[in-house]
Amino acid sequence: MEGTHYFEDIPITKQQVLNCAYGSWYPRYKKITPKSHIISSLPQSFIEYILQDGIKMPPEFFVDYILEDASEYSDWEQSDDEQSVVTPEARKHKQQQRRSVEDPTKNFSEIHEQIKSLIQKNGPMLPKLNWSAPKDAAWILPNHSLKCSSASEVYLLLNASSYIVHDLSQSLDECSDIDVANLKKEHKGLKFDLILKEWFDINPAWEFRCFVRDRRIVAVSQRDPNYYDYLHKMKESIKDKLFDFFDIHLKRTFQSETFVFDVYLPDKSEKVWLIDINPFSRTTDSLLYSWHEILNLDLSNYDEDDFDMRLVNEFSTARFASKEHSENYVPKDMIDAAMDTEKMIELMKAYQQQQLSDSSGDEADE
Ligand SMILES: Nc1ncnc2c1ncn2[C@@H]1O[C@H](COP(=O)(O)OP(=O)(O)OP(=O)(O)O)[C@@H](O)[C@H]1O
Repeated sequence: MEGTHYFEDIPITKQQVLNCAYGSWYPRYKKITPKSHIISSLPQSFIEYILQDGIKMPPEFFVDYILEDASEYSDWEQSDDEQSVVTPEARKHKQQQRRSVEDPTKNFSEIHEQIKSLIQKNGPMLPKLNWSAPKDAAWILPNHSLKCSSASEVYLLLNASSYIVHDLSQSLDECSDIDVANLKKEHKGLKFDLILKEWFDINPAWEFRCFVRDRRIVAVSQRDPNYYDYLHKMKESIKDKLFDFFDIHLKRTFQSETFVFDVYLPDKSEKVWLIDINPFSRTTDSLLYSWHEILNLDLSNYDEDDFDMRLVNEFSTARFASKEHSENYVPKDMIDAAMDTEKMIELMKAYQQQQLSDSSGDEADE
């Protein structure tokens, strides 16, 4: 029936997902990627800390944040039997002693020191795990961004993000070559890395997501949901830059034939930066397209070096559909679904699959 969408499978293998892990491709593409530091093979103690309920912070967090703020109030926390005025320094010391008893970093002290020293030497960092950055948790930092100037800020973001939990516990869920019954075991065998990307100020207008199928760019979408009129005037030259970048650096060298990559084109510069590589699957946001559209693009009218490209239009509803960090208020897939029938079908199907795997998991546990 015309206008009816059907849910198409996008088969993806475990190896394709692993190829997109930051630590797997960064060494090869170091020269075209903004400088990053990789803390490999995180110990179980660190992963448990990130996955635990609640957020337990190291002692320096209380000194740097809470007591700095509170020091303006000289009678703060003074008990009835403490009649003398406690100096801020004495209070800091006392509080530090109290907190150190339950320092959550004691089980991964080496990594804690590594994070602190990397930030001290190289400045603020954006943290992420193998596949995801904690974009949904930006609200938790005072600057409402992913810019971390201390190890405590890294922990706050990682602990508060459900994208990070997804990386740690569901990253292989879409793999067509893993039996549902083996998923838990496969996950247990994964190794996780902490990626610290040196922070630089990005102009979001110049971020693009490129969808590659069988070693050919099929579609490109603007990443930021806002309208920028100047992008429309430069569309052809942007396409040329993206094609050249892909052709020179990724087309023949990336381990998978089908994948999604994100780039940044700094203003007035010829340089194109690789920001990330993602699996070609529904776990990756299809932005201004639906996955159905990407899978069914007719490229017969395009030259080999040409592809479809979408920018946000002046009156596009996309900016409302994916308001920045809207995932903090309502799950993003629900917002997408409310704006797009095909995404609604994808969402229902995903919920159905989730229910199925939950119930088969329950059965296996019994
Ligand atoms: N080094 C950096 N400095 C500052 N901002 C950055 C840096 N790297 C990435 N960003 C910003 O953070 C955003 C998310 O980064 P990244 O693509 O690595 O995370 P992600 O979780 O994989 O995102 P997605 O889920 O959309 O694929 C980028 O769109 C970019 O705006």
